[in-house]
Amino acid sequence: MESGQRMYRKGRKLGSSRRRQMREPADGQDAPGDPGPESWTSEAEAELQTFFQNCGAKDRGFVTREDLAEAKFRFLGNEEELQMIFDWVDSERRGRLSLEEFSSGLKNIFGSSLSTQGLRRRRPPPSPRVSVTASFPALEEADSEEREAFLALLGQLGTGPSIPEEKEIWQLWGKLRQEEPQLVGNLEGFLAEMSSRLQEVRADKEALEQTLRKRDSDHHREVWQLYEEMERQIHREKRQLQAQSESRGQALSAQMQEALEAKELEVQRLQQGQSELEAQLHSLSDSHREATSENLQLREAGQDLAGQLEEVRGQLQVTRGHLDAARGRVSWQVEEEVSVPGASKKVPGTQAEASEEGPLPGLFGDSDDWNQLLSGFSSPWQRALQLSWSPPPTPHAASGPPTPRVVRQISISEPHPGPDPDGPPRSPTGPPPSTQDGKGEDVAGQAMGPEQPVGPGGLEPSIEPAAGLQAGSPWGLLGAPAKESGSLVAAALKVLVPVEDAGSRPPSQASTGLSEQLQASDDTDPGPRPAPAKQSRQRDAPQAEGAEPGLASLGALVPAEGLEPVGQAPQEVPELGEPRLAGQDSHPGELREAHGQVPGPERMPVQPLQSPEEEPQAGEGKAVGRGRQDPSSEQAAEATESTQPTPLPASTHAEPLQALLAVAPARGQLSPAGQSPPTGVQELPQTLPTPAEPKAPPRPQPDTAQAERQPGRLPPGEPQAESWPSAPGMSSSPGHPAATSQPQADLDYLFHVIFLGDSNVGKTSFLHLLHQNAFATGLAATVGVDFRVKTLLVDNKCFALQLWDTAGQERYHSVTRQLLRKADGVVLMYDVTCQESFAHVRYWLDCLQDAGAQGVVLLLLGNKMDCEEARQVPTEAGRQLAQELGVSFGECSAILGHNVLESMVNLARSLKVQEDRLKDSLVEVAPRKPPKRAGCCS
Ligand SMILES: Nc1nc2c(ncn2[C@@H]2O[C@H](COP(=O)(O)OP(=O)(O)OP(=O)(O)O)[C@@H](O)[C@H]2O)c(=O)[nH]1
Ligand SMILES: [Mg+2]
Repeated sequence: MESGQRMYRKGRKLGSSRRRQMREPADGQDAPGDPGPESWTSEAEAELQTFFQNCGAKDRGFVTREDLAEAKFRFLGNEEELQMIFDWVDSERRGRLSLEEFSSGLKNIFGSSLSTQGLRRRRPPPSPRVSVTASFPALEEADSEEREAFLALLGQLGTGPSIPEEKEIWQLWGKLRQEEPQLVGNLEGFLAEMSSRLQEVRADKEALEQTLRKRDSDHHREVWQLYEEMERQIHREKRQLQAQSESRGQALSAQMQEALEAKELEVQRLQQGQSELEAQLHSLSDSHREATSENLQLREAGQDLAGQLEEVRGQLQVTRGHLDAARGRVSWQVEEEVSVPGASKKVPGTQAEASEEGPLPGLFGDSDDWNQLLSGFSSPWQRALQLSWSPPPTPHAASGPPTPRVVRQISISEPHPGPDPDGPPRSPTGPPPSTQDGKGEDVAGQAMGPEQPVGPGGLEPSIEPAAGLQAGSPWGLLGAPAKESGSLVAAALKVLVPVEDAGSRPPSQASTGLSEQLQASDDTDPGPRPAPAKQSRQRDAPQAEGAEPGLASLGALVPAEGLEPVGQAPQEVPELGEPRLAGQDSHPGELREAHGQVPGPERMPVQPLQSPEEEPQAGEGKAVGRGRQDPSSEQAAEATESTQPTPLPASTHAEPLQALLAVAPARGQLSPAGQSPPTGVQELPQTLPTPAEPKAPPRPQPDTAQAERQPGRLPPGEPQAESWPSAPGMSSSPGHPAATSQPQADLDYLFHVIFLGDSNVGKTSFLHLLHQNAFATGLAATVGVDFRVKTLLVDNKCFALQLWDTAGQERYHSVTRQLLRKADGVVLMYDVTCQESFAHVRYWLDCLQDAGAQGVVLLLLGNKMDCEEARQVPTEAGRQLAQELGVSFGECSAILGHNVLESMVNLARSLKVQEDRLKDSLVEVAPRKPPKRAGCCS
């Protein structure tokens, strides 16, 4: 449509220009005549239509530039002119023109030769402006007529009096008038058209500007309205938000205020609580200070008491020495004399009463009241000591408590002077034959009645020296004299037991088995109990019982205390001594008699003692029965205690060795089978003799020594040896066992062996393997102290080794130190994989020396020799240290069992050698004693 308008405008221009040409007279020679519209004739129109038809433009509706090649118009000179017209009409360079556009263009230009000529001439414009300017005068210089005509033209155009292009238009107009006047009309038309167009454009522009201004104002107004609206909305929202914030802030402030008030209240409460706590703290601190001061006072009082105790001990020792010197006999003998007769007087069949009666006071007579002296002992432990103290006073008495050895020695010495060679002094029916008439022999007869047969007079002299030795080395730390303990002591103790038993038990009872005796004692003598056992127990009982809880709870302390009592109870020791006597080659017959007279060890109702063969042997059998009964009852009690969880309950009674030995059986293998022993007895372990065992048939003696010692006492077939490899010098075969887990009725020796060494060196493992024949895994560190009894048959001698397992941890060293003075032998164990444990061996030796241990058989034992790869202590280093210390040495492995039993066998031999040495020294010194005792008693 726009193209249509354009064509319309072009046509109108050409028309106007043509009209102007027609109005203006053609001037010059170039004028083609009359190129007016009349020149466009019907012929030209027909040619044009033909051209459209021929070129196909009529069908297409437009004419292309290529179609011009076929055009042949008579009113046009050639094709070039036609193309010029085409290009002129096709101002937009589309390359095609509609039929109307092309027709109007031709009509405007006529298509005449003039027109084409004019176009042709105009086409190559040779710098028209210059030429025009040069040839055509300026508007001011022009002819007034021409100027007016030109101004009139401009006036027609409506451009105003002056326009910027006025001079150019003037030049163009003038030149065109000169050169192609026929085109002046076109120029005028063109100019008019352009002017009108400009006017239209201006009008449009103005309209547009107005529209724009209006729209801009409208837009501005709308924007302003929007802005105002948004401002209002923002203000509203702002006010809302402020209101919300204010409300929220008020709520928060209220909450904070409440919380603050609550906190303040809580703070006030806390302050009150703090003030109360401070008050309590002050009161507690005051009470603590008071308690501290009281503790200090108590500690000082305790120290004072300890000092008093030491003084009392010293006084006791002195008193004993005086007594010994004055009476020439051992205090315990006197004690026996006093107690046994008393018991026989009251209840002939009950030993308990006899033992309860007046032992100690009678011992010291009017001048020395032992109880009074001992009254200073405040602690149960001390009481236990006091009660258990029975060894004879010696001038050299050391501060340490009496040892079983001493008692044994004494007992041995007494029986000899005793007037009853047959050993019936403790006739079961009544009070012991010996009386308190003052005769040493009588006293000895009562107390040591059984011993008389053992060593009819011959041993007596040797006993006194033993007393002296005892004083010199109270407990196992004996020097040369003290070391007499061992078997001799055992024999003496054995004798002692029967004395008490015989005095309180009728012969008929003696013939009964141990279990029967136990029953009888339970039935007939529910209260009294066996004399020996009771005697010792009754003495200890009140105090020991008092001490029992504490001791039970502190198992660690038990051993130390337990050891002390051991020496007190001669009845228990006799058991051990009995076999010893039986085994002595020098007094075989006496030994047998002694066995017969002496009831079995009280604490260890050894089988042999109750064997049927023993009973009929003599009236001693009664005493034996007594002795067994007593021990059995004691065992029963102790075994009952042993049923308690802790392994040391029995020892916790502060009972001496007898208690410990009674406990040991509880951990052993033997248990009373059949019969109806007390429940505690039934639970007794198998390792130690039980009431049932005495009834067992005599065991085949493994060798001659055994036969001489205990003919027929060993139950046949009873396994005596463990499944250990035989050690040199001992046999492990069933018939000749070196180590036996079965109770040995005929114990030749009893030794205390203490295992020392750092923690973790394997002491407990060693002992566990020794007893259980199996390595124990997962053992906990030993707490306090533990002990086991191991019986060994070595070189035809029966050894009872009371093995004390101490705790290596430092916190228990004080407990361990208490044991050391009681040691017959010490095993210093170190770990070959731990240099430190080896270095600490000297520390343990110092402990031994500090404890006053002397004459102790030492064995340096390096454990864990199976760990060669981790070894830190060479074997040679251990050997050199042993040589330097003058002790035995060995290495072992508790895991493999290497040198476990062997080392114990060797230790037993060493202990025996030491014991024999002491015995020999005793025998030499003994003869000097009888006169003293005789004088004292008489
Ligand atoms: N390789 C090896 N290890 C052993 C041996 N004997 C003991 N042990 C181990 O050493 C560790 C300590 O053993 P214990 O018997 O408890 O040591 P202890 O000396 O009794 O220690 P305390 O009771 O604290 O004094 C345990 O783990 C045992 O398994 C041995 O011969 N060889
Ligand atoms: Mg241990």
